[in-house]
Amino acid sequence: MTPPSIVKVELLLQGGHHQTVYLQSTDPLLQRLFQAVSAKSQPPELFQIPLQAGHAGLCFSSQHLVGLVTEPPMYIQPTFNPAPLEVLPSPYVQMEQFLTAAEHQALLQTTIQQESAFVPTQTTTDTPDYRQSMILPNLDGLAQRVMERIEQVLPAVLTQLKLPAFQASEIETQLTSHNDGNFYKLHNDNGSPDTATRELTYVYYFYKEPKPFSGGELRVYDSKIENNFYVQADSFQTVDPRNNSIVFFLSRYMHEVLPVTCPSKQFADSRFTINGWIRR
Ligand SMILES: O=C(O)CCC(=O)C(=O)O
Ligand SMILES: [Fe+2]
Repeated sequence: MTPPSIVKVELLLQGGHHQTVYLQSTDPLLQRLFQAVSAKSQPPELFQIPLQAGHAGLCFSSQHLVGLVTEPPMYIQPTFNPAPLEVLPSPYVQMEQFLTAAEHQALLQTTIQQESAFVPTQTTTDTPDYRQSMILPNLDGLAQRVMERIEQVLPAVLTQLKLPAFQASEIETQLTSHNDGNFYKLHNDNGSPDTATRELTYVYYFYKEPKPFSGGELRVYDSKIENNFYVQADSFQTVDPRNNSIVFFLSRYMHEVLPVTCPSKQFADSRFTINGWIRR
């Protein structure tokens, strides 16, 4: 350990005032002064420093300490004292009985007939074990009724989510199936350059009755801002994927699909979705 030495410290105060004091390098006052400069003490700290061998005193608030000039030079690691992170809620809208019973039934039957055309899903990052489900690559008008209904309800959805109206440049759509053990781990839907203009995510759920699977809930996480990025908070909403309902939420929200349990393992008993993204 190096022995303490005398440090010449020039205090730079607001308004252009300055005062020089001499302190031992080990004096806790020196540490407090550096802290006041680097991390603006809350509440403000009052400094009282004896001058002229105690014949005078300098008194100032940490709020008015602008900087320190030291001889020899002394530098400290900046300490950040960030404000507690605020949790931003992630609202969603769920609409029930989105299609008529006949439309729902027709969609389900046509989808089940397409079983052999389904292929395993991939993620944009291709991380293994991140997503397990099947997708129908060619929809061939299958999703048309859902798309028409989305266009009808979109103004009301934006109002409910307290979002300003925007001109949708494109509505993307896909048809997926989740069977026994399938899932989609935590992700957002607009985190890559080619997905960045996705504003709203929608998921329409349809399946056979009585419900042939359990699990498969959609979990939507609240957000907080960390280093200028939206990241997920610890809190979340769990959305029940109710038959013939549709869910809308902001594509930037972190969300996941919890594992599905489908005892029969039959394709026809899957949790089906027509889901996609509305781009601004
Ligand atoms: O199936 C769901 O509930 C959500 C699917 C999803 O998050 C996605 O495909 O990006
Ligand atoms: Fe997603």
